[in-house]
Formats: sequence, C-alpha cells, structure tokens
Amino acid sequence: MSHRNKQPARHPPIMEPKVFRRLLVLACISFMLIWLIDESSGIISQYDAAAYPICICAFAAIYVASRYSSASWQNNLHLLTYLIVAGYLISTSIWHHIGSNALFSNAAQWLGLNYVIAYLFLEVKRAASTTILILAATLIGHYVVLIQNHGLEDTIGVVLNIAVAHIVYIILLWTVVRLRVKAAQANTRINLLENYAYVDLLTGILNRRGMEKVFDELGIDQIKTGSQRYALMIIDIDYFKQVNDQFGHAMGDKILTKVAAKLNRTIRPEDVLGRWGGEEFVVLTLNRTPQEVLALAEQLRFGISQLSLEDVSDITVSIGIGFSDLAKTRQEVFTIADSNLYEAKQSGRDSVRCSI
Ligand SMILES: Nc1nc2c(ncn2[C@@H]2O[C@H](COP(=O)(O)OP(=O)(O)OP(=O)(O)O)[C@@H](O)[C@H]2O)c(=O)[nH]1
Repeated sequence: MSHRNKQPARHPPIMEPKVFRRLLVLACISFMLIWLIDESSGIISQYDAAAYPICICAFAAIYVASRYSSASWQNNLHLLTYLIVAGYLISTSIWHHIGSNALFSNAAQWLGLNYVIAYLFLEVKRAASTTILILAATLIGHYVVLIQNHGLEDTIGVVLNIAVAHIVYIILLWTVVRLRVKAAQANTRINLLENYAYVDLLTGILNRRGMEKVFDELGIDQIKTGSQRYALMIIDIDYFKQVNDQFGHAMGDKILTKVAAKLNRTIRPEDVLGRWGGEEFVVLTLNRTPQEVLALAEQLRFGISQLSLEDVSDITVSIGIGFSDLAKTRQEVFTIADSNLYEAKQSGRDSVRCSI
C-alpha cells in the first residue's frame, strides 16, 4: 500500500514493452525455423522464400524501434507487427490457393493465429474491429483465387467453411477477453473499495486502519531495540473545539485538511502520516536519531503555526513523541507518546515533548 497518494497512469500499456520484444524475438525464431524446415524439405514456395526474410527483417526493425520509442508509440508498433503477421498469413494462404501454386500447402492452418494475435497485441475494441476486417480480407481473397479454378458451388462451400470456422474463433476469443476485462474491472473496484477503507476521505491521508496496516506491513512490533529504530509522534490540534464553536464545523474541516496537507508536505517520503481520529494525527519515522526526530517535530509544529485560513490564523499543535528504544511494543511507544502529548498540553500547548 502506498503511503502517499499517487496519480494513476492515464493510458496503461496493453503489453509491457519487454514482453512485446520477447514476442518479437519468438516471432523471428519461429519464422527462421519454419524457413529452415521448408528449405530443407524442399517444399518452400517462391512466395515464402521472399516473404520469410522480409518478415524477419521487419520484426528485427520493430524490435529496435520498440527499444527507442515512447510508451505512446508502443501501441502503434503492436498494430504494425500485427498487420505484418496477419498480412503474411492471409497473403501466403491466398497465394497457395492460386491454381498453379496449389500443389502442396499448409498455409491455411495458420490463419486462426490472426485472431489470437489480434486479441493479444491490441486493445479490445481495436482487436474486435481489426478481426472483422481481417476476416473480410481472408474471405474475399480466397474467394477471388478459388473461383478462377473451381466452380461457384465448390468455391462458396470452401469460403463458407472458412467463414464459419473463423467466426467461431472470433466469438470465442471475444468472449474470453470480455470475461478477462470484466474480472479486471471487478478487481479494480475491489482495490478502490479497499483503499477507501484505509484512507481518510476528508484529508486524503491514511486513516487509523490504514496506519495500522502499514505498521503491520513494516513489522513495527517486531522491530527490536538496537536494530531498526522508529519514533511515533502524536500531533493534536490545540483548542479545536473552540475553532468549531466559533467558526463552524465546515471551517473545522477545512483546517483539518490544511493541517494534514502541511504535515504531508513536510515529512519525508519514507515517513508515514495518518489521521488517528478527530483532530489527532500520527507520524511514524524510521531510522532517525532522536535529534532528527525532535527537529522534524519542531519543523512540523512551526509550519502549522504559520498556517492561516480566512479568519482563523492562530492554528497550533501540540506534539508528543515516543521512541522505540524506550519500549518493547508499539503499544508502549504509543503510551509514551501520549503521555508526552499530555505534558505538551499541560505546559501551555504549541510545543513538542519527548522523553529523551
Ligand atoms: N470540524 C471537525 N471537527 C472535528 C472532527 N473530528 C473531531 N472534531 C472536533 O474536534 C474537537 C476536539 O475537541 P477536544 O478533544 O475537546 O480538544 P480541543 O478543543 O482541541 O482541546 P485540546 O486538545 O485540549 O487543546 C471536538 O469539538 C470534535 O467535535 C471533524 O472531522 N471535523
């Protein structure tokens, strides 16, 4: 769980560039192998003898382009790769169906790959429209070459056969991908709800539950004295009831938000901030010396005392600190911080107290 809010990526990539490049390497190797097999068995056609090296060079060039192009260009490279593969598979199958070339061909059996690769490489909507175009090109291309050497009935029979098989491919793939998208959307919603459960909706920082989750994730209770040390600060806004009474609850909410934002800006990324409840915040710091913790607490106290919001200018906080060196458990550290906070309040507020 992130301790600070992050902006989600606006256009998440369909496929990691690294995975895409691995697939390009796989495509190069596959084409080389088939080329080698066709050559050694003597069944290589004139068409494939020219098409194999062209495809291999194109994949290699796209591999290089993918290494040096921006994230937004990766999707265009996916489409280009797809069009090369689909273009090759359709054209080789059509070529092998031309009367004089049709002595022996296993090209048609690969045509189903066009649909699988479309859903692998392209975003769902793009894949759906592209596969319809590819299906149309496959049917028209095969019809045009078959009708020249066969009767209308036979040609339509073969083309219908291809059409039915390919439509089944498309529907099955589309269904599988839709289910995957729906599952991903449900996961996103679950993550969002889970995040809501850990975030204070007024201030946008972690709530008490979120803080406790971070404590558990960091194994705070298991941290032994003398190894990784930590400190807890309890930060309490002074005379907050009076602010509410005098300026209203809505202004109180604005102050809470402003104080949280100031604390969040002042701590380091590795420190953890949360709203413990009401007008009380907690900061967890790791591996700072007591002097550094005290300096940070003073910086936080001073920063808050400089805040002003419309008519409210004298916003102050009292801070109590507890160090892990003086306690065995997190609860004990909290108790120490709490009694130091009490002392800070007793001594007139707008101050920091610790036990070292
Ligand atoms: N506006 C607003 N007020 C809140 C919220 N949560 C708690 N409070 C108020 O915070 C006030 C806390 O008051 P007290 O516990 O008496 O503390 P205090 O007035 O700050 O006095 P000291 O802590 O002793 O300086 C109460 O009036 C609560 O109603 C909130 O989310 N929004």
